[in-house]
Formats: sequence, structure tokens, C-alpha cells
Amino acid sequence: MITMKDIIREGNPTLRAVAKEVALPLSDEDIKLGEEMMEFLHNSQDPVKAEELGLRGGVGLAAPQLDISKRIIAVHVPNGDLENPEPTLSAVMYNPKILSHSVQDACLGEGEGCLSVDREVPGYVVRHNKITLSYVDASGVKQKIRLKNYEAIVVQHEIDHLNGVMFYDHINQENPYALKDGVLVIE
Ligand SMILES: O=CN(O)C[C@@H](CC1CCCC1)C(=O)N1NCCC[C@H]1C(=O)Nc1ccccn1
Ligand code: NI
Repeated sequence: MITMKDIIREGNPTLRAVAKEVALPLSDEDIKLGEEMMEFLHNSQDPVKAEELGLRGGVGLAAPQLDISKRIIAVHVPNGDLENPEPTLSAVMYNPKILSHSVQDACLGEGEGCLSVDREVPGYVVRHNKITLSYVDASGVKQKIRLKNYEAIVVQHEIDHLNGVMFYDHINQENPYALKDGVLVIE
């Protein structure tokens, strides 16, 4: 079971490496890894288990964060209201690829953090507001989906990890809160 000790932190060169595509058909090992990554996200969002296991709540995780330089990500974005436990997006994605994106950019009003970064780095992380994404799912089936707003931001943060990019690489050094016209701020 994945816990915080398995997550590498800034300074580990794997976070700056370009991860390798996984071979198809998916190996049992890669399928198992995806399941463990999703289990971590579930546990990290469960107040009891997160407390028990000392987990920081996470909505996404990329294999390089486990010191595994493979193009595998897991995302589990909970639905806003507690009544409806249906997550808005929950998937393990193998070899995810952004096929196209909107001209419109967006950022989280709160900025971003990272389970591999044990410090606050303030500032807007400007990303694409909408993306068209292809990936292979855990059943080995090629998927093509469109995402927007928060879900699109989460997936872009994870795909960045596959390319050795950290969220703060996108922050404007001169003025971390500088915004070009038309960037959607997502609260
Ligand atoms: O690469 C993957 N990571 O580094 C985990 C990150 C991924 C998100 C950061 C911004 C977009 C994707 C993550 O999830 N966080 N960042 C650090 C601490 C907070 C935590 C978070 O946003 N938690 C959360 C949010 C809503 C609901 C439940 N939990
Ligand atoms: Ni991260």
C-alpha cells in the first residue's frame, strides 16, 4: 500500500526526468501499480484512513512521484457536495496525451501545491482551460475524452510530472499573480 514515505520529494532527479511510455498490452505489474495509485488517492481522501496512515489528501498522482519513471497517472476528483459521492473524474491513465486544447487559459484561484513539494509556492499556475486527451485505460482500451476547468487542471498537473515539469515552473517569477487578459480564475 502506498503511503507518504513512498512519495519522492523535490531534489530527487526522477521528478525532472521524462518518463517512458508503458508497453502494450499492459503488464500485470503496470496494472497493479495503477490500482495502488488509485487506492492511495481513495485513502488520502478518506478522513479516517488519511488520519490513520498520515496521508496528505490528493486528487492526482503520477508514477514518477513514486520514483517510477513510467507514463502512468491516477486522478480521483471528488464531487463538490458530500451527498453525491460520485466523483466527477476517476481514472488510471496509461500513456496520457493532450491531443488539443482551448485557446482559453485557466488557473486555480488558490494556486497549486504538490505532494512532492513540502513548501508553499504562491502564485497562479496558468494552464489550458479545456483539453482533449487520449489515454489507455486499465482494461487496455484506448480512450479519448474532453475535460475542462478543475478536472483539466488536475490532469495537466499530472501529465507535467511525466515530462519532469513542476507546477511552480509555470509561475511568473516577476509577479506570481500576474494574469494576462482572459485567463479564467477557477475558485
Ligand atoms: O501530482 C499530484 N499531486 O502533487 C497531488 C496534488 C495534485 C493537485 C494540485 C493542483 C492540481 C492537482 C494534490 O492533490 N494536492 N496538492 C498538495 C496538497 C493539496 C492536494 C490537493 O489538492 N488535495 C485535494 C484537493 C481537493 C480535494 C481533495 N484533495
Ligand atoms: Ni504533483
